[in-house]
Amino acid sequence: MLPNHTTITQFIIEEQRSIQGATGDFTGLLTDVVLACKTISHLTKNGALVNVLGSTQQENVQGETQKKLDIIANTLFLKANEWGGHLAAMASEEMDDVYQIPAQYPRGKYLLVFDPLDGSSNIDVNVSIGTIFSILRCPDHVEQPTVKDFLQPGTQQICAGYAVYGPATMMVLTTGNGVNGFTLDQNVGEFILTHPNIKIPEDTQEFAINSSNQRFWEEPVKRYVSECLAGKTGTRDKDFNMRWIASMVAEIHRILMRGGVFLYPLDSKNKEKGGRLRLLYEASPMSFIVEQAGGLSTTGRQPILEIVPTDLHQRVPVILGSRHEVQRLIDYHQAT
Ligand SMILES: O=P(O)(O)OC[C@H]1O[C@](O)(COP(=O)(O)O)[C@@H](O)[C@@H]1O
Ligand SMILES: [Mg+2]
Ligand SMILES: [Mg+2]
Repeated sequence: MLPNHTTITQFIIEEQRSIQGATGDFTGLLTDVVLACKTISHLTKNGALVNVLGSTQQENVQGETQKKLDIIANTLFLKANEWGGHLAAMASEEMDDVYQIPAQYPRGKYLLVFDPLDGSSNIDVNVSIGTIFSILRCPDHVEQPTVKDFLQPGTQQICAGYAVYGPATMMVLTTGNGVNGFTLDQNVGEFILTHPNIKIPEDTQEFAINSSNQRFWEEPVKRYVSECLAGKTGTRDKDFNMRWIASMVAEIHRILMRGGVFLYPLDSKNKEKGGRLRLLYEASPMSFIVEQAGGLSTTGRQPILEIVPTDLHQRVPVILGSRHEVQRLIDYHQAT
């Protein structure tokens, strides 16, 4: 039985109690992940005062210029999680290859994949950003995990979550048993359960897409958006609202709170790369969360959670959110 003012640690311990044979490893790992997110939250809240804004001269493996906070958040995540003995290895948007646990620390049974700072273009303009993570089990026999050990479909995730650094800092988690949201109490320094059992409304009148890409979209997406724009005067018979924050974490958080559909679809500009967003540390964890909250996720042609990854930094098309709208988009893709 959970207390009234449930902290994230109490919540995780309670979840672990319900798993037979649980050793406490998962609780330990999540506690370290939470600490890393609290530290990143502290830095984002202080911004220029603690000299974390601006860019570096470096590029990541995807050819994107890294912001200072991309690198700082990545290092914080590595340092907070490498020592505890829960992990076999880590992988991140900001590192080309698998990160091995340094030899002085014990090795554990989980793999951690993360996007340390999502929505990087918003760091310097003080708009909501976030961190996304996914926990996988490491195949038993592995001594030094390699890329292929990370190439597991989203259905095999043990846990997925994100922290959103907005007006309040929140953490949203799933372990395959529904979705729960926690708000960081800045005075106490603890995440408190404030949004139990989050459910995404099945219907919505709000969509999110970067419409500057309109001329590159495929027919099904063009059709869907033009019908939304036609609103009451078209076949949908209702008016729609549109949002684009350019932070996936913030968009998905809005959708979890009040419904909506988010699209970063395949288009002629990103086709060669397979899409815009990354499968293992963006699309897959967010799809797990959205589906656990009653929503749907797809590339348009395939459920995102069923994709068997072929690369650590693989990109995929992403459509997710309120069930009925996503189903409509799947139908439009099937019709072409
Ligand atoms: O620049 P665009 O086309 O608006 O793309 C925005 C998308 O890029 C991202 O910022 C990519 O994530 P990173 O900031 O982690 O690279 C998403 O969060 C967001 O949905
Ligand atoms: Mg990202
Ligand atoms: Mg990022």
